[in-house]
Amino acid sequence: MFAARRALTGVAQARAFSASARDLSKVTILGAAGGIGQPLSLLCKLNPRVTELALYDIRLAPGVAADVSHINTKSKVTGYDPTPSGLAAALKGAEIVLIPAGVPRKPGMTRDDLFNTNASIVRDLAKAVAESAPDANILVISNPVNSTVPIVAEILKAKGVYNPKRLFGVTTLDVVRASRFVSEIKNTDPRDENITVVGGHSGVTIVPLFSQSSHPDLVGDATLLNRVQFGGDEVVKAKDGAGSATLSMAMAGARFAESLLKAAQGEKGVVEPTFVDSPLYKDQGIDFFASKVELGPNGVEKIHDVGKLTAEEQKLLDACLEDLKKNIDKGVAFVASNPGK
Ligand SMILES: NC(=O)C1=CN([C@@H]2O[C@H](COP(=O)(O)OP(=O)(O)OC[C@H]3O[C@@H](n4cnc5c(N)ncnc54)[C@H](O)[C@@H]3O)[C@@H](O)[C@H]2O)C=CC1
Ligand SMILES: O=C([O-])CC(=O)C(=O)O
Repeated sequence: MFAARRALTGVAQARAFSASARDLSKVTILGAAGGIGQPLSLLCKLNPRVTELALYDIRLAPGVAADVSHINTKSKVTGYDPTPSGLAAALKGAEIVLIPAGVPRKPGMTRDDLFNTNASIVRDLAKAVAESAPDANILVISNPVNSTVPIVAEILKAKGVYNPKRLFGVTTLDVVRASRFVSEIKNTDPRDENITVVGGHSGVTIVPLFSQSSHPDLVGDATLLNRVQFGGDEVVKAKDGAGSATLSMAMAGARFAESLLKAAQGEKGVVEPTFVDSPLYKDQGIDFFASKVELGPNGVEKIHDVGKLTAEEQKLLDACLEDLKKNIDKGVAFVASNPGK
């Protein structure tokens, strides 16, 4: 079905999406039994746009699937065995593949400290996606996102199936946090707060642009800036060795998947911040950047630039770009010297 959709064009395509969307959306979660994977599976099961949910992990996916499958919504849930054929079957026909597989941080670690373990996990899963679901939208959650997204891109390129419009690093949690933290300061409803966050997903690469919000006075609030840039650390510390954000991340991942499904089903004006193959800073050798992205039936529809910045925000962006380049280059170099089997 999904392949047939690709053959349609223009208006016909948009109509087909809205008319028949409900019997089309298979969502696959790789790492489904983990701290993020389980609540993410739950939220996807509750989403009526998801008609088939495929759960894969190196442990426990059939158990999680059996549990989630008892929820009385219509979608079919299947848990797959941790074998190459199980992985291939989980992926076949997927419209969206969410990847939260990999290890989380412990106190004292940076996201980059996860690179050695997670780079090869993501590389190998990307190969499976390239082989079994080359047309899927791929949503990378595994850290360090600034490096794992380029890893996936390199693998897809090597397999000849790279579509930059369908690869996304999930940075939604940064925006979710920013809106919540601002609402706490301003005593507002976080749903009404729309804070643009650009750059990447770690430390100083996370750049909130308060000048573009309804609270430009928050530019220069160092405590708030630190909380947005290091919100993940707050959770890592509080969990005290038992991992990092899982529940808020599941919500953020489910929100991003929902936005993609809405856009695929013909809804216009769906905009999410996300880390994508972006033209914005390619002249500086930076191939990926998170900014507001309009989503459509083909994935990325339009990449917004960062807009007008204050001098202070420009400084933050400069620091971001410096780190981001290193993180991206590290991912690309990893695949070049560790292509895997
Ligand atoms: N993008 C973001 O905003 C965020 C990203 N994360 C990242 O998400 C990742 C997962 O975090 P948690 O769910 O808390 O970790 P977790 O350890 O609870 O779960 C990870 C799951 O991945 C599975 N896994 C490991 N290797 C696998 C493979 N080759 N194939 C399939 N599954 C595999 C494990 O069995 C486990 O069930 C971490 O790298 C973490 O840093 C966490 C929070 C926010
Ligand atoms: O901080 C971490 O390691 C997990 C993460 O990416 C986040 O919570 O933003």
